[in-house]
Amino acid sequence: MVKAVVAGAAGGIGQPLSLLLKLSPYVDELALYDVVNSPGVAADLSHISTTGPVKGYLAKDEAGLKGALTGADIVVIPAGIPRKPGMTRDDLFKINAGIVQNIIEGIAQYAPKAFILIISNPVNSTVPIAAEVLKKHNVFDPKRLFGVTTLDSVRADTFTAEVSSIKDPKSVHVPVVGGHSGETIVPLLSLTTPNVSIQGETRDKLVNRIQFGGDEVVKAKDGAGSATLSMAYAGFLFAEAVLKGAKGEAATAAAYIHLDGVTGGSEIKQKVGVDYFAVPVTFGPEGAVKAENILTKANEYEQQLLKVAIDGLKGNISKGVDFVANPPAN
Ligand SMILES: NC(=O)C1=CN([C@@H]2O[C@H](COP(=O)(O)OP(=O)(O)OC[C@H]3O[C@@H](n4cnc5c(N)ncnc54)[C@H](O)[C@@H]3O)[C@@H](O)[C@H]2O)C=CC1
Ligand SMILES: O=C([O-])CC(=O)C(=O)O
Repeated sequence: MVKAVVAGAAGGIGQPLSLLLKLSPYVDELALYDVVNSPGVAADLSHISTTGPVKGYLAKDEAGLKGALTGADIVVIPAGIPRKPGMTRDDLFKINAGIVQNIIEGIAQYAPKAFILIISNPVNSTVPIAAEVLKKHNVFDPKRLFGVTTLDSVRADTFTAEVSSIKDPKSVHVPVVGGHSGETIVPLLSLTTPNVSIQGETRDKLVNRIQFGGDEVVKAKDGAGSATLSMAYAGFLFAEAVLKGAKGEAATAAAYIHLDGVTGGSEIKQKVGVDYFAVPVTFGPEGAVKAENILTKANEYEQQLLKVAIDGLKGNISKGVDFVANPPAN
C-alpha cells in the first residue's frame, strides 16, 4: 500500500498534481495537506471512481501535518508562493524557506523514511534546507531526498522537438543537469537521443529558452503566478518514476540530489565541487540507487555552461545551509 502526501495541495500545482496522483495505479491512498481548502480538494477528488481514499488536512486542525504525514511513503511538496513578473526564484527564498523547513520538520518526526520530492522554489536552496533539517534529526538519507527538476527536462524535450521539426516531443530526450533556475539549468543538447544537430544561434536561443522557460510562463500569466499545469505533469512523471523504482521496476529521471550517499555521486562531486547537482538518477526500492556521470561526455560549449551553473549553485546552496545553521531573527 502506497500512501502519497501532497503538501500545498490546494494550490495551482497541488490541485492538478493531486488529480494525477489520484489516477495513478502506483498510489493507493492520498493525503492532501495545506493551510487552506485541502478538505474541499480532497472531497472533490474522492468522487473520482479510482480506488483509494483521499483525505484533506489543514495546518490549523488537530490532525494537521501529523495526520497527513503519518504512514506516508512519498511526500510531494509544492507549498509556497510562486513568482510574479520581475522576480527571480531566489526572491521567493524569504517566504518559502520557512514553509519548507516547517514541512520537513514534520517529515523528520512523522515520516522519516518517506521519499521527499521538493517542488517549492528556489529548489537550488530549498533542497539543502531540507537536508539540513533532516540531518538535525539524524534521519537524512540522500537517496530519499529529491529536488524536482523534471519540468526542465520536459521543456527541453518539447522545445528541442520544435526546432528540429520532430513531430512527437515524447520521442526526444535531452539530458538536463545542474540546478533549477536560469543559468544553473544546463541542457546537454549534444547528448540528445535521437541525435540532433543544432548549432550556432539556433542552439544559443534554444539553450536560453530552456533555461528561462519558467519566465515565459510567469510573463504570460502576468501576475497570476507561474507554471502550474506543466509542473503538475512533470511532478507526476517524477513521482511515478520514484514509485516505479520502489516497486522494483526500471525507472530513471533527472533530479537535484545531494551527491554524497548515492552510488556514482562522489565521482560527480569531484568534478562539480558542490554537494548538490541535478543528474540522471536510477531509482530502486531504497530511492536513488545510482547517479549517472554524464558530465564528462558534455562538449566544450556545454562545459562552459556547466562552469557558470556551478558558480551560481554555490551561492544558492550555502544560502540554504546557512538558513538552518543560523536561523534569521524574527
Ligand atoms: N520545481 C519546479 O520546477 C517548479 C516549482 N514551482 C514552485 O512551486 C511553488 C508552488 O507554486 P503554485 O502551486 O503555483 O503556488 P500557489 O500559490 O498556487 O500554491 C501554493 C500552495 O501552498 C500553500 N501553502 C502556503 N504555505 C503553506 C504551508 N506553510 N503549508 C502548507 N501549504 C502551504 C498555499 O495555501 C497554496 O495552496 C512555488 O514556490 C513555485 O515557485 C513552480 C513551478 C515549477
Ligand atoms: O519560473 C518559476 O518561477 C516556476 C518554475 O520554477 C518553472 O516554471 O520552472
